[in-house]
Amino acid sequence: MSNIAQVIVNIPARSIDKPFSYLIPEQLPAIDIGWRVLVPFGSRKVEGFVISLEDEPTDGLKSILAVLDDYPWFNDNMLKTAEWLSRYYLCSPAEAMRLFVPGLSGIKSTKAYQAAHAIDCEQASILLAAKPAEYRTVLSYILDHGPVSQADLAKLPGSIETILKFLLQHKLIIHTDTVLKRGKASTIRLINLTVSKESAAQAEQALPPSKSAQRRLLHALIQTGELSPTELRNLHISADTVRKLTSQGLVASREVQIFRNSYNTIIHKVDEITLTTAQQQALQQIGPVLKAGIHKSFLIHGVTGSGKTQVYIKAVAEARGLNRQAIVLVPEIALTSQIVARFQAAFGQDVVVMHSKLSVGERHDAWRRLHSGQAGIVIGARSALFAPVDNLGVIILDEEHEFTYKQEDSPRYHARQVALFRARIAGAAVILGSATPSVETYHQALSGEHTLITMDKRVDNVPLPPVTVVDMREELLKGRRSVISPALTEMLAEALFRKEQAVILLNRRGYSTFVLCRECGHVLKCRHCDIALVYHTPGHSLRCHYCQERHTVPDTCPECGSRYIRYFGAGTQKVEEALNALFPTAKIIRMDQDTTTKKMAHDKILAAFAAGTYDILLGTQMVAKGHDIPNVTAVGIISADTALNLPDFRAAERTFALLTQAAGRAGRGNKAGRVVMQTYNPDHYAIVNGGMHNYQGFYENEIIFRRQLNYPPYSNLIKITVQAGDEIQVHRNANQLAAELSPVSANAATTVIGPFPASVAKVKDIFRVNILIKTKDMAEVTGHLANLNIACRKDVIIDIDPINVL
Ligand SMILES: Nc1ncnc2c1ncn2[C@@H]1O[C@H](COP(=O)(O)OP(=O)(O)OP(=O)(O)O)[C@@H](O)[C@H]1O
Ligand SMILES: [Zn+2]
Repeated sequence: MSNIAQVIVNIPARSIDKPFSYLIPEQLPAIDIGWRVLVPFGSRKVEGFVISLEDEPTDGLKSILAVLDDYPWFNDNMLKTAEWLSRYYLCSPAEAMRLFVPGLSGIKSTKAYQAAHAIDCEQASILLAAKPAEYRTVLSYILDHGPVSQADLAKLPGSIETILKFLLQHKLIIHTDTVLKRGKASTIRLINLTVSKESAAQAEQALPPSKSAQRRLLHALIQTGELSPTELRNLHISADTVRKLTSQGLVASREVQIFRNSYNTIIHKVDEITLTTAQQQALQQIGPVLKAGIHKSFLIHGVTGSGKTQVYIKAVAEARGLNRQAIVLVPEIALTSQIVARFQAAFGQDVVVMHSKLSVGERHDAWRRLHSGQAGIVIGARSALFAPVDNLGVIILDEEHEFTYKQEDSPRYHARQVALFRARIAGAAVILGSATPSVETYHQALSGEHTLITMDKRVDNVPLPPVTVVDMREELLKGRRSVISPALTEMLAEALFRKEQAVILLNRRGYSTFVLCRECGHVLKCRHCDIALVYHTPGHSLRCHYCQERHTVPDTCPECGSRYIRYFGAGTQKVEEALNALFPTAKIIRMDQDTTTKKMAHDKILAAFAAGTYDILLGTQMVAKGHDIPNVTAVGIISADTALNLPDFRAAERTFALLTQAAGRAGRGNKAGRVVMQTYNPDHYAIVNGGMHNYQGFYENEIIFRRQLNYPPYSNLIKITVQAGDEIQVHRNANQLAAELSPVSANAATTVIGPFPASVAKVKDIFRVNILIKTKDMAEVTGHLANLNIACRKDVIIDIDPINVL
């Protein structure tokens, strides 16, 4: 019998990357690999994950204190995925494993104080005699109340910090941890009969009329079989009545778990729809793979409105029919309630929705429903990937090109990569879907890594909307300075006249995107960040979009004192103003980060717009995501170029995807759609092909550029960011690190670029310098990086396969 457990302690410190050995106490025999336990760690009690068992001499080892669940939290698939994650993304094992725990930690521990075990009261009173009375008050409070938190003690008079320090120093009190398990299952007691209905009826008859409550309870139980606490309350039956009948052996209770169900959307039943030929063909390829239970990945490249969601639903139904579970990932749950609603309509209670607004308790309940097999489908943003499913059949990534699939904190994983790994070891299928697949994924599909499924027509052969490209340089030559061109105005006027709806995209929030002194050219920048301030109309203020600090608008230029301060670059607020001026009777709603800070704000705006409460939906990229609103016939893109000129190798890809997705919102129902796209770069291939919904055309241009410059998919990237509060120091550290990387660049398959300042060189007073590694030999490079121990450094960020290289 093994008596030692190797435990990963759930502390996100990157320097702790090894398991610790703990003794398994005799009274906890069930502990095995995958269990969550409570262990002592230093002076604290922390959550730990058992990763292996051993037999070893037990001298001096501390014991596991408790188990946190009554089953192993991690199955083999979850353990292997965590291990791979930590290796591939160079994060600590704890950082990888805690992704699988709702809220990242299964316990909540607070510091507390309690009386020392061997406190000598006489000696204490001598010690405290010379001290103010508050000292004695605090000590007796602790003596009376047992472990108390500092927050509790703060209510007492006196300078509590000083008093506690004194009491600790003289060993009158000690520190402890009080540990609470998070997300405890909620249970209720149901009351039922222990005898047959006939005997219960006889007993009811035999009771004297004075015992009316007991008679009522028996009567109700004969009729319904079982009563919940709420029903008992409604019948005015007290606990005492229940106890009396229990003692007579007539009724008993049982405890059942209840699940907090927080995604209380109304479930609409859908009519069975006939699949289109393209949908059928897609499923003919996916079905056999699910049946065979083998791992295979698919890329569904389907134009906007081709009916990809229906393919996902049928594939999930197929997996469920085989009793296997499904994980469905969407880029942002707040923006995708339509797809959630479609899944709920199709599968009802079998669906668990992971919403970022769920409490930790609700997340635990969701996890338990999946673990216990009460639900078989989880739908959510990237964190749903870590659901405890035992019998994985399929993972779906809708809009697989979206950058929100990449986590931007450690561990900086990409959901697509993790999904492919998890599915491979589970023998499950992966379905990636998009109208604008990422260049990497499409390249992989062409080279046979994923089976490519093309759906090149909209449902019912509805045509894709024609796009009019407006050259804003010509507009300027004609003396037109408005943010809204005549072509766009005309399209909007027509749509409004026909009582149809319009979507307007401008991917910049605020009113003016920068403020400049006409006299000396000085651009107003944030004090803490190396970035231009954005002018916002509410409150007439300048805001930093990086640190959120607000500044008042100066009357004169801080550099030269001139009064010629002018505003440039239009944001959504300015466009809203222009639209209001053009169409005073139209009802316009703006959706951007500034209007969606409240809970469910996205949902509310989209639902109101879909219901026809508004005529025009205006906003940032949020308005371009998978919405399917049949009455939207006009889409206007104010500036197609916002992302195009960024010095990022994905600028064209970002631009093309955003334009195509936005254009794809128009004309999805039985009314024809139209799109107007305003640009200063009408000849750029991202814009030309975006205007024709032509993914292949875009891809063929883009892939040449990627090959020439050896960017992904022809290489892998690793971005290393060095940070420091001091500008000279940060460069010194970065140069030193670059020197340490010399063994990495020795390989001909690898190039090290930099160090160079990040494009926003300072954020919140921290300077950032990047080193970029391009390699065809990822394993070798990450091996070196692991040896150099860079991942442990607090001032260094390693980003494997970065989405943002700036
Ligand atoms: N077989 C079908 N018969 C009739 N209508 C269908 C069928 N399949 C899908 N639809 C409808 O077609 C519309 C478009 O489908 P869906 O939203 O799945 O497209 P999509 O491919 O996900 O598009 P996008 O990439 O733009 O999000 C929806 O309103 C959907 O209800
Ligand atoms: Zn700032």
